[in-house]
Amino acid sequence: MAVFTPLSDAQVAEFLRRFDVGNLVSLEGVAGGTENTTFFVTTDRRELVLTLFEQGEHEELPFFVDLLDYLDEHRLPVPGPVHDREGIALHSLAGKPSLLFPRLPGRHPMAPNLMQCQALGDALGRMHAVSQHFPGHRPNPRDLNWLVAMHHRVLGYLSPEDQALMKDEVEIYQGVFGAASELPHGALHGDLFRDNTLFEGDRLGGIIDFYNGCTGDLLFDLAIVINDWASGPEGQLDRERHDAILCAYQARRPLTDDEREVWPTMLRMTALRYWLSRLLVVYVDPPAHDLTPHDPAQFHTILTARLKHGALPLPEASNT
Ligand SMILES: Nc1ncnc2c1ncn2[C@@H]1O[C@H](COP(=O)(O)OP(=O)(O)O)[C@@H](O)[C@H]1O
Ligand SMILES: N[C@@H](CCOP(=O)(O)O)C(=O)O
Repeated sequence: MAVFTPLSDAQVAEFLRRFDVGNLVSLEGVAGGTENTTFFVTTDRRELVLTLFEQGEHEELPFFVDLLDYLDEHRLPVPGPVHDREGIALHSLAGKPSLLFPRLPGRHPMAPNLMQCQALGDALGRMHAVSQHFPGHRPNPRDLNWLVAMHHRVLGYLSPEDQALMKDEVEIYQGVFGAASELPHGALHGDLFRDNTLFEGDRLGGIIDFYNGCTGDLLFDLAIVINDWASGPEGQLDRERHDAILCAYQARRPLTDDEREVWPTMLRMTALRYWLSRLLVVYVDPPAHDLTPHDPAQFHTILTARLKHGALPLPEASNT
């Protein structure tokens, strides 16, 4: 259920003529997406992905193109947008903004092994090492300001205990992160869950779905990754996966003392970020399309596990 805008072979064949990618052989709608319409496109020369943007702020699309171009130029495993013969990447198709990408190899690792965790930590560390110099700017749309503004909208749907939990946590985050942040800053993926990566065996084929991409605290990105990639069924951290990601990451970008100090709070804040965004989807702003929403309880479990057990000790950069 992700082809919100159907396209004919003839429409796509015509569209492809602007690009130096060969002629259309086949077109396949992708069922797995949730926000945009995605097609796998096969030409007589290569495998491509065509994305039509169904929602979001279309004026922000040039930021995503610039970010993907930049990361691609720095040899990160991302799908660099295909530019047409005149150098333009962003087009309109069936009235929707559209981008063409190379199709990256692999599958989403739902139970990642330690080699996969290491590969992801390495790629994220490399990405953050270069993304600190990315010249673009897009404020993090899910940062502390957003949490402060939006958490009131779900309180009425929560038990008294969970209301207190959410309010107390947001207040703590304001104390820790409220002053002008000194943390290392750069471009973030913003939603680097397992299902936004593709692996061929242990090799990272690519990182996709940069549409939460933004600029902000690099640690925010890393905490999202640890919460998704290294949480067990009860929300507790899996030490081996945690250390595999963090050792590989720090071999590329060691964490600063300031980052180490706020790390336990950042893990909790990014857990609450998803608890809240999922609650908003369930109770306040359900999607127009008939999609099963992600379960908010999963991130409630992760948040309470972080509160109960704290964070694991961070590996030292020199251990790598
Ligand atoms: N460049 C790519 N290479 C290979 N597969 C891709 C690529 N881009 C997207 N996909 C596939 O299409 C699916 C949906 O794409 P995604 O950008 O995540 O859409 P949505 O934002 O709607 O969830 C992904 O889960 C992945 O399986
Ligand atoms: N990966 C997220 C969905 C994207 O977050 P959003 O804040 O842009 O809705 C999830 O698993 O909830």
